[in-house]
Amino acid sequence: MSLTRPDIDIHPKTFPASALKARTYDVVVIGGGPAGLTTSLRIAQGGFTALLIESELVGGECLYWACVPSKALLRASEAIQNVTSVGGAREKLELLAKKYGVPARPEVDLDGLWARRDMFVRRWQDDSLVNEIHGAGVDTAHGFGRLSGVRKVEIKDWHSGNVEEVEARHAVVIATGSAPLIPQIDGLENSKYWTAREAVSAQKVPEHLIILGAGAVGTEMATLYNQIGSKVTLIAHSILPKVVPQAGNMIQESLGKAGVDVILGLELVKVNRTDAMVEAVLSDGSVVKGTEILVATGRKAQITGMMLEQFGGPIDGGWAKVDDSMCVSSVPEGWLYAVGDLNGRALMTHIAKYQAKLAANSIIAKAKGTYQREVSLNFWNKLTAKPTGLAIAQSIFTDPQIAACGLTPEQATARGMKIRVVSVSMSDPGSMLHAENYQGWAQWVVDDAGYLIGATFVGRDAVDLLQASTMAIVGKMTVEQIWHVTPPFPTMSEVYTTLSEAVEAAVSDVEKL
Ligand SMILES: Cc1cc2nc3c(=O)[nH]c(=O)nc-3n(C[C@H](O)[C@H](O)[C@H](O)COP(=O)(O)OP(=O)(O)OC[C@H]3O[C@@H](n4cnc5c(N)ncnc54)[C@H](O)[C@@H]3O)c2cc1C
Ligand SMILES: NC(=O)c1ccc[n+]([C@@H]2O[C@H](COP(=O)([O-])OP(=O)(O)OC[C@H]3O[C@@H](n4cnc5c(N)ncnc54)[C@H](O)[C@@H]3O)[C@@H](O)[C@H]2O)c1
Repeated sequence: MSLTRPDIDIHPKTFPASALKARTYDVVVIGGGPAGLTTSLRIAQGGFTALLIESELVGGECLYWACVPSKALLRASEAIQNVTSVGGAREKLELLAKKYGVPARPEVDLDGLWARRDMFVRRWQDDSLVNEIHGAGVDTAHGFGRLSGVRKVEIKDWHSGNVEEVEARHAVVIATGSAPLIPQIDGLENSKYWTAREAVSAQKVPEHLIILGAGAVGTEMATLYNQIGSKVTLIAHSILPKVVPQAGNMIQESLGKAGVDVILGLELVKVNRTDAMVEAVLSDGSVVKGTEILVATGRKAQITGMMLEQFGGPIDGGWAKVDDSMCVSSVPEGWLYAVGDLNGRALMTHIAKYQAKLAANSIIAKAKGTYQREVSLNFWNKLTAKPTGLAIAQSIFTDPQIAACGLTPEQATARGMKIRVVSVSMSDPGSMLHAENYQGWAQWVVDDAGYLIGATFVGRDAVDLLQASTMAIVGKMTVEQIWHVTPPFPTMSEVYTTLSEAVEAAVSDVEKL
């Protein structure tokens, strides 16, 4: 991908394919993000040989340009907010602020912030990570991988242009991730727009950042840049449309209160760029003038040039269609797998890793001839994704944070399900002790048989509340069972009691009989 920092070498000359010890491996994996890394490591752990091919840096988008740098950057402001919202700590800071004539709410120190981010992204160098995975028994090659035949892969070296071919005995796994989806807007292409890569690898704070799109990337980056001193304008159709509307509304309100200009309902129709300025022309003729523009309008599968379509896979831009073992079912003989963002099932790192484990286990089980038996004997086999994948969990690191899993009320209703929805504010002792005037909100969706099918938590430090609900959904627990699971006092988990009691109160006397 282009448009990144020129001082970062995204195509290192180390580990060329020409230096590979072998030309045949049990499994060849293309793409070294969380999905490809996890697949190849598990294949090696299972006693099979694996080659991992990476066109840029082993570690992928997640490690260098997405989850890790964004969360490393967002954490500093959260930490300051935590300190300033607790009596005792806050007063001390106020005293020190008076003494030294500095703001009572300390600002993030930018040098420290960039240094923290650079440390977490390993300074955009993958040598140590590659050495670690070599130690775990996985071979690697830097270069662009593409299918060249049945179970065959070509690796093109970025520097020499040389091509090496390798073969897989059992399977080829593609894990090439996703790339930003850039809308066709007059002037945008030549506007030196930022993608998430520029936003998370920045070394200075733009004076005025315009952000297009308010999904997870747009809202997290609006939160971050507002906190570290940019004027931010967020142009979107709606705020976080994939979560429940109440959560989106809370983020819209908090961004507005923090000083972010949120513009909803207008289209960006034209972008004019000069050296210092970027002008965003909106559909009502109004103009927003900024210094950078970040495009955060979604992702598309990264399969250009992979030759996937030659083998019966999807065409460019489409997501790879896979079965529940992540096998590209349209390809005869089941030798091709697609894991992670590329299959579009859910674009998140934990899901990429889950899918990678399923794919690797399936390849090994098929090679050993045990796949069919394991799948038919044990529903909880580790070879196929479960329907409880409905409980896919996501945490969004806005302020307040949002954590959600399962179905929203709208999704459940659209499926024709009869549901009960309870919403509560998080005002129990645990939350109040966590921070003064803690503002939190939680919602459960329960089906007509009493099973928990959806959960959302919104609040500061709320992301870690989710996992218990995810487990309850996957484990098919009823709200009656959950009622008996008492959270320790005083913790933020007490919201589980509040939710249980809200369900209890909502059930009519007739239903109780
Ligand atoms: C700003 C941002 C923040 C995010 N934050 C979170 C978060 O907090 N939590 C979360 O769960 N998810 C988050 N995500 C999503 C997460 O980054 C992805 O879901 C995850 O990276 C997917 O992993 P993957 O292995 O499928 O793909 P990737 O991480 O994209 O890795 C794919 C790799 O394949 C390589 N590749 C591509 N084509 C070829 C080829 N032909 N040959 C060889 N190599 C190739 C690429 O160079 C890349 O290294 C975030 C995304 C963004 C953009
Ligand atoms: N914390 C996390 O887990 C996290 C953080 C960031 C990203 N991610 C993942 O990365 C993926 C990509 O995130 P994203 O935010 O780029 O995509 P997204 O699909 O979540 O959001 C993009 C938003 O842009 C809007 N949009 C599209 N075209 C537009 C236009 N022309 N004008 C205005 N708005 C427009 C869409 O309606 C959508 O709401 C997501 O699927 C998410 O799962 C996860």
